[in-house]
Amino acid sequence: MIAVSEAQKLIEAHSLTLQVIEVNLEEAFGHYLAEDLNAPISLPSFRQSAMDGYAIIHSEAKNLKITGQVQAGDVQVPALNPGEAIRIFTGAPVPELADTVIIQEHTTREGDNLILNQIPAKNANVRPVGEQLKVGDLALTKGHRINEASIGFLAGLGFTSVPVYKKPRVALLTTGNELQERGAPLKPNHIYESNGIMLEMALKRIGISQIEKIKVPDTLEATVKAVKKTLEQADVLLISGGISVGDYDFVQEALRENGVQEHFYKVNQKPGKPLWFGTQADQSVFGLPGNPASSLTCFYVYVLPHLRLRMGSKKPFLEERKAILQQDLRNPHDKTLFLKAGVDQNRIMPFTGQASSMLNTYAVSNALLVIEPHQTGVKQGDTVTYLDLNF
Ligand SMILES: Nc1nc2c(c(=O)[nH]1)N[C@H]1C(S)=C(S)[C@@H](COP(=O)(O)OP(=O)(O)OC[C@H]3O[C@@H](n4cnc5c(N)ncnc54)[C@H](O)[C@@H]3O)O[C@H]1N2
Ligand code: MOO
Repeated sequence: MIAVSEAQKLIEAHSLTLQVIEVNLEEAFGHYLAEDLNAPISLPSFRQSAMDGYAIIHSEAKNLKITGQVQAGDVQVPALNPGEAIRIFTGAPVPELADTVIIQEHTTREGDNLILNQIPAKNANVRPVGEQLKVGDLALTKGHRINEASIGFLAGLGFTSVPVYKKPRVALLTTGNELQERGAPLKPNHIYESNGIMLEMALKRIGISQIEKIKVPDTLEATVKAVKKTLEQADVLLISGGISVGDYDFVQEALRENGVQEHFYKVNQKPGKPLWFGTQADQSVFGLPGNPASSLTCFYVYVLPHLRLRMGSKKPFLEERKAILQQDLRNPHDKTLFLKAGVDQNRIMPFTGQASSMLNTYAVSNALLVIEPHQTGVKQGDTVTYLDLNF
């Protein structure tokens, strides 16, 4: 049995990034950049008016004659001479000699005469070339996760495609004869299968959509076959259940028979002790404990960072934060505890109902309270560490 920190180190050591591909901007969402991107143009690329008003020469800011107008998108820009003003609109190119735009609310127009009721600061409302970014500047760095703001930014720079790391294809195997699909009354002594859809949604939340779901009955033959088949396709295998020591837990043996190399089995934690991790060439396999809360905790603490690393993330682990504990806690068994908890402001309260079979408390948790093995007794009012589940 290894410590949580050792298990996380082993995960990091075996999380090679996937292939680099060039994707259209539309498909880049949720991917991590595989290279630094430099700006191919300046933003803005011409001097731009930030407001609707009049372009003027600041040193000439007195009553002026309006001699023309310029609109956003105009290719021809009227010339401005001393003593003159040009009617201008937001986004329009600022005439060459103009250095300032006075907003129309601060003027009175009488025919072609413009009366300035307030004098703006010099350079007011003129966006200089490269104000946001100059051509050649670093726009986004390798490892950046592309979100809607990044897509908008890159589109504004004229990018049509970007180099990113591939996202993993994941196979999700659920083992267990007791598992029943939803949609029919529960058969005697069966349970509705829930880890499959839960892990599928957790994968989708981090941007992974190529997910193959397979149900595996509790026989060695079926487990060996399912592992073999999914290893032909997937980059990452997640297997739920069947990883413990019971007579019908065949996952370890099936992985061994398929030549998957074990990096660790069993972590000194609760829940999720019987976690298995291994690789075969550049494919990785997690044997997740079947208890639903154990499965999800192992996902957050190990699988999610592994997948993020493979996708090119530089900050793969869930954020660790601090909060003030609202009750006393005991941890007598020298284990790391991950407790389902609610954080409000900087106060954290673990929920009643921590068993690894229970999702009722997980469903309303926004934090995983982390109690280290040496923290045998933690007191109300102590500052504690938690993992932020709002990611
Ligand atoms: N003698 C021992 N028994 C067990 C130990 C141990 O150290 N010695 N460890 C316990 C711990 S801790 C855990 S966690 C579980 C892990 O067991 P498995 O990974 O083999 O999982 P299963 O036995 O298949 O299932 C456990 C539990 O979870 C339910 N389950 C399984 N899959 C699903 C699913 N897809 N959706 C919903 N629920 C699922 C299953 O019905 C069982 O109740 O082992 C302990 N035993
Ligand atoms: O470690 Mo198990 O995951 O506690 O129930």
